Amino acid sequence: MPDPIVIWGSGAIGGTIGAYLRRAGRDVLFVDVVPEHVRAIAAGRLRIDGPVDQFTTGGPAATPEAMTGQHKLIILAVKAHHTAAATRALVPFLAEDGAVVSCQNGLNELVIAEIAGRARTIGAFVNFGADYQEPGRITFGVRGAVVVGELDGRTTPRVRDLHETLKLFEPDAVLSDNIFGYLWGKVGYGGILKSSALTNDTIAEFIADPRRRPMIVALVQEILSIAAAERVSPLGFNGFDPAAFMRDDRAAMDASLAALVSYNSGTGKPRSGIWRDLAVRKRQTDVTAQLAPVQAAARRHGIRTPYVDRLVALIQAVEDGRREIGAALADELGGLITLPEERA
Ligand SMILES: NC(=O)C1=CN([C@@H]2O[C@H](COP(=O)(O)OP(=O)(O)OC[C@H]3O[C@@H](n4cnc5c(N)ncnc54)[C@H](OP(=O)(O)O)[C@@H]3O)[C@@H](O)[C@H]2O)C=CC1
Ligand SMILES: CC(C)(CO)C(=O)C(=O)O
Repeated sequence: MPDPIVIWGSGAIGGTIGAYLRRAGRDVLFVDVVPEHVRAIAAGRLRIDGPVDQFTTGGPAATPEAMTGQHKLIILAVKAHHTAAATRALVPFLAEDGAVVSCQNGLNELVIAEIAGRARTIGAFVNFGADYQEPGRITFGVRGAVVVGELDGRTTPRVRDLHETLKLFEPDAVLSDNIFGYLWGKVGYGGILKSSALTNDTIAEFIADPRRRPMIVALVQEILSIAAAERVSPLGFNGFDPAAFMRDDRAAMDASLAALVSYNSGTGKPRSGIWRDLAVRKRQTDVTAQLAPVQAAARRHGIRTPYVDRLVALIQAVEDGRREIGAALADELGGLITLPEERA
């Protein structure tokens, strides 16, 4: 039997990618910790719905406990706070010459490389939007950038193969020699997405609101200054233009934000996954886990991160039930006054 592509975490992102690969005739093994979801996929009842596409597929599926074998390619698509545990669980099933590919938000490649080894880690960046609705049903809300690249930027046969494979899902998928540029680009744009989750606004409404503009600019610039200190050149996608923020070019930033409003308008995923975890699924988000390596990098470079720190604290307050989502939270982030302990 051919070695299947293993999707580890078969929710919104993993389930959508896996469904397309399966429909294209590839061998796929779906892995997830939700037994009802695994059963639905194994019974051929993985439904992709929404404005982008509608089809039903399925195939071999297992919980991590039922895994066997050694596999060459494992696509990891769990939330960032589950990355370390999931990577430790998948390593016994990863071939010596295999690779884990992180289709996630954040800098998870750093965590994966620590556990699976740098040579067995390939980077990826995804900006399409999808929502896990219930076992066996995922809404594919909007197409978005998909990029893959080796961590050291080389074009290896395995990353070329992976690029061809991902093109079965996203025909415009990019093979990059600067995957960390895309990942940091998404961390910058992710600052906007995360702060929008403090409110019930759609992403488009939030970005279009002039009251949010100074905060958005300050937060994105704060994040991208850390990327620059890390000697990474952040790259743009789907309307986000990190160079505009890094140059502090007012007209170019306005153009980028207008493009983001346009990209996020009228899609089948109007709000972020973070908002959905807080408001719909009522569960912990992965904001703290996504931003911890960003804060750590800032500390290494002596960069203060008042906006990022306050954003994390506000999201945690909602997670803990101490605060409710609403405009007041975004006002609080936007009205940020540098506290004495945050200075110097
Ligand atoms: N959804 C989106 O539109 C986008 C998401 N992303 C990123 O993609 C990544 C995946 O997000 P998304 O697909 O939305 O998340 P989902 O919660 O929809 O899917 C993740 C799935 O993995 C399961 N899981 C958790 N821990 C493990 C484990 N140890 N082993 C196997 N499965 C596990 C989850 O179960 P359980 O729910 O019980 O935890 C869930 O079913 C995140 O980093 C996210 O930020 C990036 C771009 C867009
Ligand atoms: C909004 C989206 C889908 C990017 O387009 C995203 O990355 C998220 O929900 O976390």
